[in-house]
Amino acid sequence: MADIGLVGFPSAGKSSLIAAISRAKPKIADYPFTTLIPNLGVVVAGETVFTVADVPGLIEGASLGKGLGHEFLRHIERCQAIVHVVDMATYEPGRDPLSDLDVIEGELAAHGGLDDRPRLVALNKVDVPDARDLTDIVLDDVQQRGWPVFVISTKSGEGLTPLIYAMAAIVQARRDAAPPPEPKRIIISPKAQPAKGTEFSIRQMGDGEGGFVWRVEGEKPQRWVKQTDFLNEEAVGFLADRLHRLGVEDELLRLGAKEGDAVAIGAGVDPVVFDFQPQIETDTEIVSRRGSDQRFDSKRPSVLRRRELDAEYHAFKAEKEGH
Ligand SMILES: Nc1nc2c(ncn2[C@@H]2O[C@H](COP(=O)(O)OP(=O)(O)OP(=O)(O)O)[C@@H](O)[C@H]2O)c(=O)[nH]1
Ligand SMILES: [Mg+2]
Repeated sequence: MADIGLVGFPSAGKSSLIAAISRAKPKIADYPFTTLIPNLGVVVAGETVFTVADVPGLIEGASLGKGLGHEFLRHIERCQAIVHVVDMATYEPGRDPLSDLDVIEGELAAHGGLDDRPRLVALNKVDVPDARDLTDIVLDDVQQRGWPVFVISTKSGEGLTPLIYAMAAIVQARRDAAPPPEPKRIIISPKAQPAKGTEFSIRQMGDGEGGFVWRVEGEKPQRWVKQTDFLNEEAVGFLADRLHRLGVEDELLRLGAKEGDAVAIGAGVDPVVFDFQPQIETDTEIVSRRGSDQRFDSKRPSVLRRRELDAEYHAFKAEKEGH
């Protein structure tokens, strides 16, 4: 759903980059939708406002599903452009910036369907002297790949401005070339307009990349989402209650939304995006007392699944890093 997707090995500095360049970093807790995009930052560059998704580190074999590769690569499919974040500071036998790029590109190629996405390369951590030296050595070779290369440090801020303007230029060019596809791509679904008495509308919309998203619009849901501190589980639970009581979940199910579908609440450039996770026993959960809130019950299937995924990712990461 983001305009730009950051890819790179674990610990290359993707999360740091998004934190350094964006002003908003919503993190979405587990209920009733799980996070679609691990981190989504809104970046402002001159007149252009765009979103950058921070996708967890890819590792060799990601296209085969290793280290959750499928899930992450699926996120990248939703982006219009790809930025390689390359770690210039970490020395590991068998790894160097060029082969890191090749491995990631190999995974993107094996996943397929991403060839048309423009690429930028960000050589990161050049505040570290060794990283700077390595950058000097490999810069020419990296440039040979034909993509614009930026030498950056998320720590010192060096090189970030040219990078975000380059991202913005890509996003703007694609927007100009393809004027907002949304109106034409709306799939007419029953009651696209709010019926009398309803306080929101849900439309299934193309995301411009062959996928779709359920877009929830309405004064209340949008206001509630804006008011929610997504780092606070209780606040997210409260939001979930409100959305449920308003009938958002029921309506999504009625329209045919399936578990895992993308749901965006809000309009414009800054919707909050979730994976839809319908709760079969929602009514029981809703009547349970606050404080004994089963949404955070660690035995809930989606919580367990999520923990498994986290554990899997971290295991692969640790293995890769050799500890
Ligand atoms: N010196 C230096 N360290 C950096 C820089 N950018 C990131 N780091 C460090 O590198 C480590 C990994 O950074 P993250 O931003 O978490 O990396 P990531 O790519 O998001 O990692 P995953 O989410 O695991 O894929 C952290 O300890 C950061 O502080 C930089 O520009 N300079
Ligand atoms: Mg990260």
